[in-house]
Amino acid sequence: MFSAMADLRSVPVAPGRLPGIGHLGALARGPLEFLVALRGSGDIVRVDLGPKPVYFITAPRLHRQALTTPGFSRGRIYERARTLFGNGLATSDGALHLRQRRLVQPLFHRAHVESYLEMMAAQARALVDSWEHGRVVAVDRAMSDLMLKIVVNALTSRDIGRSAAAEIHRLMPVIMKGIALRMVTPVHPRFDAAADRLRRLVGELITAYRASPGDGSDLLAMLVAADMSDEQICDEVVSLLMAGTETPSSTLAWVFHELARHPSVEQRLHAEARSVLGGAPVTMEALGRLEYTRRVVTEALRLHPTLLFTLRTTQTVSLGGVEFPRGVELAYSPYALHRDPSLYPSPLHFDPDRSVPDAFSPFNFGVHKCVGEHFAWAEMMITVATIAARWSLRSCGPVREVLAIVPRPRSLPMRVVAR
Ligand code: HEM
Repeated sequence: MFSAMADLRSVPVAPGRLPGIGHLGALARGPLEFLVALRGSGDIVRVDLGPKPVYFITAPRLHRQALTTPGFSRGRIYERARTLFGNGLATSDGALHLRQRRLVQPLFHRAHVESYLEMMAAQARALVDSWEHGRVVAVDRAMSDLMLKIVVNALTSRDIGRSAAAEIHRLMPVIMKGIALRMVTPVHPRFDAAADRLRRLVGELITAYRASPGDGSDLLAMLVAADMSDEQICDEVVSLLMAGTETPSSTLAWVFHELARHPSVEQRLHAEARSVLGGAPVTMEALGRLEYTRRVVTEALRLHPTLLFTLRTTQTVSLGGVEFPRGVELAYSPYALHRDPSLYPSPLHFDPDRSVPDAFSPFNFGVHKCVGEHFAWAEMMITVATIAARWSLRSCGPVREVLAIVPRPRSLPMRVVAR
C-alpha cells in the first residue's frame, strides 16, 4: 500500500560518524557543541551511540508533538535510573506512572505549595543572615544545600524526621556526585552505600509515620495516608529528592552568575525585590508581583536547562513525515532546543526582556510534565528575591560549565557585598 511516510533510512545522519564507534568520538570531543549543532542536519537526525541508533528531535514543534502524542515510553536513561532509584514518579512509566501521578499530583497543587511559602522564606532568610559583607561563598553549594533543606522540610516537618533530615543532608551530595558515573558502571561503592542507607532511612521514617500519623500536614504524612505500599512511598520520596534538588539549585546558581555579568539586570531585580517584599511576609500574591524576577529566572531556565531526555516508541509512530516502528530510541535536548536562533534571536545572550514562544517549556509538556513546577517557582523566586533584597553577589573569576544532567557551573565562588 502507498504510504506518504518516509522510513527510517531517510533520516539524515549527523556529521562526524566513524566506522566502529559511530558518533561516540564526536560526542566525547564536545558533547554540548555536538548536540547544539545537530539542528543543522535536519528536524530529526540520526546519531549512532552504540548498537542501536538514536534519533534526535531538533525541531521545537516536533518536540512538543512527541511529548503530547501516545506511543512513547521514557527510554533508556530512565530504565537505568529505575534500577538505581526504583519506580517513583520521576522514573516510572505507563499505567504505573499514571496511577502514581494521580496520587502525587494533588500534593503539589498551588494551595499545598502555599502552605510551604513561610518555611521556604525562613530557610532563605537563614542563609542570607549567615553571610557577611566581603566574604566569598560557594554559591553553587549554598544553593544545593538550600534546595535540599526546602524539599526535606516539605517532606518531613516533624521531630521524628529531624535526625533523618540531618543524615539525608549527608547522603544526598554523595548520591548526586556519583550518579553520572553510576549510570555507566556496574558498581560504585560510595554511591551504592549512600543509596542503600537512604532507602533504609526513608523506610524507618515511613514506619514511624505509620505508627504515629501526626497532623498529616507534610508530604510524607500525605504519602503515608495515600493508598501505597511502603516500598512505593520510599520510591516516591527518593524520586522527589532526586528530581527536586538538582534542577532548581543549578538554575539558581546560573541566575547569580548571570546577574553578576549584567549589572543593569541586577539593578532592576534589586529594586523590585525591595519594593514588593520590603519586609512583608511572602505570599502567592506577592510572588505574582515579582514580575521581573520571574523573567530573570525564566531566562536562566532557557539558557541553562536539562541536557537530554530519551524516549522509545511503544507502537508505530509518525513524526515529522517519518514512520518510526515500535522499539526505536529517540532523544531531545532542551539545552539545544533553547539555543535555536529561529526562536531565540542571539540565543547565547542573557536577556530577561526577550519574549518566549509557546514552544518554550522548561518543565516539559505531556504526561510527564514536572509535577513540582509550582513548588520550584515558589522556592526559586523566594530565594532570588530574599538574596537580592540584602546582598549583591560579585564574580570571583571565570566560570566553567560542566557536563551533567543539568549542565552547571563547575564551582561558583562569589563575593557577598551589602546593598
Ligand atoms: C528548576 C526547577 C525544575 C525544573 C526545570 C524541572 C524540570 C522537569 C522536567 C523537564 C520534567 C519532565 C521529565 C520528563 O519528561 O521525563 C520534570 C519532571 C518531574 N519533576 Fe521537575 N523540575 C524542577 C523542579 C522540581 C521540583 C522542585 C520537584 C519536586 C519537589 C520536581 C519533581 C519532579 C517529578 C516528581 C517529576 C516527574 C513527573 C512525572 O513524570 O510525572 N521537579 N521536571
